[in-house]
Amino acid sequence: MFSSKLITKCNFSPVTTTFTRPRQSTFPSRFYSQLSSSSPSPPSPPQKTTFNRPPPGHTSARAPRSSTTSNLITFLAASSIGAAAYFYQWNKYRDESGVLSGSGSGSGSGSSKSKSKSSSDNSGLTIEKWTPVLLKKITPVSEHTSLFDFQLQKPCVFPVSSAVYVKDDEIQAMRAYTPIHSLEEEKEEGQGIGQDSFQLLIKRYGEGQVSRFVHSARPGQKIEMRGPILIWPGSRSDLAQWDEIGMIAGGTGITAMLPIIYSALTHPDKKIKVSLLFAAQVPEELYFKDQLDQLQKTYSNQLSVVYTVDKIPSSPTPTTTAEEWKGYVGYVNQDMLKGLMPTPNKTLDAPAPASSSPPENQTDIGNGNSNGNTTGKSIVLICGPESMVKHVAGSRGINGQEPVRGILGAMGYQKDQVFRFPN
Ligand SMILES: Cc1cc2nc3c(=O)[nH]c(=O)nc-3n(C[C@H](O)[C@H](O)[C@H](O)COP(=O)(O)OP(=O)(O)OC[C@H]3O[C@@H](n4cnc5c(N)ncnc54)[C@H](O)[C@@H]3O)c2cc1C
Repeated sequence: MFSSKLITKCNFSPVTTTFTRPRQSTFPSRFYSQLSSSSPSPPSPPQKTTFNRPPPGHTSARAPRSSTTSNLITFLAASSIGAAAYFYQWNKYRDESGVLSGSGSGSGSGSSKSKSKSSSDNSGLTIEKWTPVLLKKITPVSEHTSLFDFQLQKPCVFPVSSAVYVKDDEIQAMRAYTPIHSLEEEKEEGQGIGQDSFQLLIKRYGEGQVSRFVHSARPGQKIEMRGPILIWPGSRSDLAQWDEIGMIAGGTGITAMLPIIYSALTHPDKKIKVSLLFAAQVPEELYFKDQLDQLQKTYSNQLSVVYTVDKIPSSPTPTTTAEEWKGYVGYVNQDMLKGLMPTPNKTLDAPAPASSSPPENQTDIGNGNSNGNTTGKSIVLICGPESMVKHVAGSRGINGQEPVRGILGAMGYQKDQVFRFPN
């Protein structure tokens, strides 16, 4: 698990114009207008560039270098169109929200953050062009996942719910990753702080092009990035419209939830309740669990976190044994969600099955009624691997506006109460 200092440096952001997590996804742009009429317009949906995948069975650390001319042309065209579209949206958001990239001194050293909030000078990282960013440090956190520390030449502001694009230059493939935010910075200044260093938590996929590329990089190397890009309008003013936010995160999907959790818990105007079901394959992949447990203690009236894992490995040397594990074991199901998530807005025709008690040592903070749910305005956010998102809420579908299906659909949630992050 992470030590607390691992997340004390950054602010972060999500993604852009031409890619996605593993599989194709579509961005629910209409949802933005439902969130708040005063919310910034959404950026273009993140989509994934699909170039030459490695053949099945290919396991080398680097992706094959087999890009074609047509791939390159497609990539350049998609990048230009996407960047132009996003740049417009970003400027609009920046102007409306007052979030500005720091002008910074360009020191390029240390991990200090600039508190410049007044300059529109566009920082060490921009959406307009690829910028080589120095990889400073790699910290393994589980078998397949590491935390990567990057150093910018000038500070940049990473809004809540934003991402950056990372490019493997040789094969012209890029993917979105979510910079890690820190509670301290959210508490201190909301999202107005520029910072010249940040971290990405990246899981390496056996056949994954960009994740293998980043995992094969070494400190001192520069990696091209672009961003930040808004994924969901989770700024403090946006968050104020919710009384309760439910979250279902899978694996590295927690990176998108963390800044929203921090921002909601430290909101200056209201006490927003947050409930999180965090699912992972094994306990070691419940990233930031220590911080989440600590947050639960500090904000016991606002935050409730429940964990589930696919399995507790019995060998070779699991860090958590079955006897020690206090969470659920198994895929996300209704029993885990009932009493934890906000109540569905729409009443079911037939009553849902009764929920079981939460596992030992997991808190039910009693969010309002006897089910632990509130009746205030609420939303449920889902971020994780596509298979998990589909299982929990059905696929996002075109424009992300597909009706809610899966477990949440069976529980009576409607699409205006559910947001599926692109993956
Ligand atoms: C907004 C956003 C934020 C994100 N934030 C993060 C984050 O913080 N951390 C993080 O780790 N990820 C994050 N992602 C996911 C990330 O963008 C990538 O999708 C992910 O790293 C996989 O990319 P890849 O190029 O390595 O894999 P891809 O090449 O896209 O492959 C994806 C999957 O398909 C499999 N595959 C590839 N080729 C084949 C083949 N020929 N046969 C069979 N299987 C194959 C791979 O093994 C892998 O499982 C985010 C995504 C989005 C949209």
